[in-house]
Amino acid sequence: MVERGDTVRVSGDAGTHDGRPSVRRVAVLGAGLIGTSIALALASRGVGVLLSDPDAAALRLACELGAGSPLAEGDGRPVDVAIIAAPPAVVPTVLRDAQDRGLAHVYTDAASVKASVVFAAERLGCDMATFVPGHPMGGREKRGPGAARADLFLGRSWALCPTAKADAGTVERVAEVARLCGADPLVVDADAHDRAVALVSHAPHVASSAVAARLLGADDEALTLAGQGVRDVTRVAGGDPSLWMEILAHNAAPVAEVLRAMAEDLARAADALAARDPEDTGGADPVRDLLVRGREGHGRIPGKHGAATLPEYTIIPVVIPDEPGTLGRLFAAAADAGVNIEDVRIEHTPGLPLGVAQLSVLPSGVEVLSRALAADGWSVHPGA
Ligand SMILES: NC(=O)C1=CN([C@@H]2O[C@H](COP(=O)(O)OP(=O)(O)OC[C@H]3O[C@@H](n4cnc5c(N)ncnc54)[C@H](O)[C@@H]3O)[C@@H](O)[C@H]2O)C=CC1
Ligand SMILES: O=C(O)C(=O)Cc1ccc(O)cc1
Repeated sequence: MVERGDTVRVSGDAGTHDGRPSVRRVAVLGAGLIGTSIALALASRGVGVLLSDPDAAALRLACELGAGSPLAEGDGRPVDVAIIAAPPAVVPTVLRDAQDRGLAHVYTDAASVKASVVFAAERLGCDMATFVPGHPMGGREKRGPGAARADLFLGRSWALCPTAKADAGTVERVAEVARLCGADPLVVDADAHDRAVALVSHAPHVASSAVAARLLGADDEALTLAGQGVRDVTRVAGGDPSLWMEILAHNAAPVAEVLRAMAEDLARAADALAARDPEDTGGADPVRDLLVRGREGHGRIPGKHGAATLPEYTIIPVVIPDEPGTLGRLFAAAADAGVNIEDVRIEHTPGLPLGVAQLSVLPSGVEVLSRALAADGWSVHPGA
C-alpha cells in the first residue's frame, strides 16, 4: 500500500500487482513527444493502447509508429488507465471530459507542473478519487510523435502526486504504468514536486536559454569556435517556447526564487571579475567560490536509477563529404553490414566541404560496422 508523504518510493514489480498484471488497456490523450513515448513503451510490454489527439497528423504518425490505435476505433469499454499527455493548461478540461465519458477506471497526467493542475481539476469538479497526477522525469528538447522513444523513461523517476481524496489502489495502478515504462515511481506532495522541479528542471531551462540567447549577437567566427560545452549547456534551450512558457507560468513563484539566487551568484561573479587584478592569484574570490560550489552541486546529481538496463550506444564518427546523397549511401552501407543505426547526429564545420556523422550503434555492432564502412571507402574513426 502506498502512503502519501513528502517523497515515498513506490515498491512493486514492473507490470504486476499482487503477482498479476493489472494494467492491460490504456488510453493516451495527447500523442506528442511524451504521450507517444509512453504509448510506445507500454505497447512494447504488451499493453493495449488507444490514442487520441486533436491534431490528426500527430495521431496518424503515432499510430504508424506502432504506439497504438485511434481511440475513436475503440469498443467503448473503460480502459484501466487514461494518461493525459497534453499541455498543462488543458489537462484539467481533458480530464473532466474523459471522466464525464467514463473513459477509464483511473486517470493520470504527465504535465510538468502539478499544484496548478490539481487546483484547476478540483475547481472544475473533476473526480479526484480516480485521478493521480503524475510527471515522468524523462524528456527531450524536441516535440511531437516523431521525436518519441520507447526508452525515454528508462531509469528515470516518475513523480505521482495524489491528493488525499485518491481511492486506495489508484496510486498502485498508475505506479504500474510508470514501472511498465521502465521508470521509478515516487509519491510526492504537489507543492514539494513543483519546488523540486523549479530547481532541477524549470530554472535550469531558463538558465540554458539565457546562455543560448547571448549567441544571437555573436558573429559567425565566434560560433565556429563552439565546442561540446556550450552545446551541452544550451541543449534544453532548443525546447518549444510555447510549452515552456506555459510550464513556467504554472510554476512562476518557485522558479523565480531559484532564478533570483542564480542571478545573485552571477552578479557577484561579474562584479568580482570586473574588479579583478590579473596579478592577484590567491585569496577569497566569489568566482572561485561559485566554481567550487558548482562542482559540488554537480556531484550531488544522482546517477540514473537502473542505469544497467539502459541501452548504451557507442558513437562511431564518420567523416562525410557535404554533398547530396551522402547520408543515403552511408545508411545503405550500414544496412549492407547488417548493423542498425540507433541514432545519428551530423556535425558541420562551417566553410568546410566535410562534416562528421556521429553514428550511434549498440556495442556489439561497432567492430562489424567500422570494418565494413572502412572497406567501403569511408573515413571511420571509432573511439575518437
Ligand atoms: N517535453 C518534455 O520533455 C516533457 C514534457 N512533459 C509534459 O508532457 C506534456 C506533453 O508535452 P510534450 O509531449 O512534450 O508536447 P508535444 O507538443 O510533443 O505534445 C502535446 C500533444 O498534446 C496535444 N493536445 C493539445 N491539446 C489537446 C487536448 N485537448 N487533448 C488531447 N491532446 C491535446 C497536441 O496536439 C500535441 O500533439 C506537457 O504537459 C509537458 O509539460 C513532461 C515531461 C517531459
Ligand atoms: O531534455 C531533458 O533532458 C529533460 O530533462 C526534459 C524534461 C523537460 C520537461 C520535464 O517536465 C521533464 C523533463
